[in-house]
Amino acid sequence: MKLQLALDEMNLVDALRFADKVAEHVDIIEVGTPFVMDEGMRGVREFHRFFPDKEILADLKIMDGGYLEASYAYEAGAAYATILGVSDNLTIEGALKAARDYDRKLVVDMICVENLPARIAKMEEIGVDILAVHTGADQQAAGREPIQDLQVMTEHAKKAQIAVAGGINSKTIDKYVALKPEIIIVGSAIGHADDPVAEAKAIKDAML
Ligand SMILES: O=C([C@H](O)CO)[C@H](O)[C@H](O)COP(=O)(O)O
Repeated sequence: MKLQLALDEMNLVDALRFADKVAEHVDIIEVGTPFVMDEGMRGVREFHRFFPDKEILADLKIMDGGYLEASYAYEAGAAYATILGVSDNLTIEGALKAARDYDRKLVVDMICVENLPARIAKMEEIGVDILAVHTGADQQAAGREPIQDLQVMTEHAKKAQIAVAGGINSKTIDKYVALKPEIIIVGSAIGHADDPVAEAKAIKDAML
């Protein structure tokens, strides 16, 4: 089980310094969507350069132009790029072709997918690598968390690896670990912690 640190709200220099502090507890470093919007692929390239031993994820949340946009992430050194599960199947197939051409992985973010079982089946038919259950920041603010969608995901996903994100922290980690996803994604709990190293360690320790 891997811990993915999501870096969403920092500039490049602060994010590199922050990641360096918590890196020993983290397996995948996510260059988050707001970060990518701010810094572009430079953020992905710099993280790949500074952390050659870590896997880098570019959280592009691709919606169109699957092959081209995923290629940007892989060219910059990302091991993973993300695409939205609500995208057209052609877009997902294009991004998956890019993943195969670069020998990298494609993560489908299932945020806002209404019929999760049907979309999981379609994504597995297309052959995507990883399906990510995701309760977004706006949904979290309305009191939602990803545990029920993770239960649906673990019941229906037969081939793809599973990731989960959405406000997970050291107090809630155990119920997510119990469902055995391959990747647990944590952003604000570590990023906003008084002691980020202790929070990252507590989360990683719960996964061991
Ligand atoms: O993907 C994310 C969100 O949409 C902002 O881009 C976050 O990286 C992801 O949800 C993890 O962050 P937390 O929910 O704060 O743990």
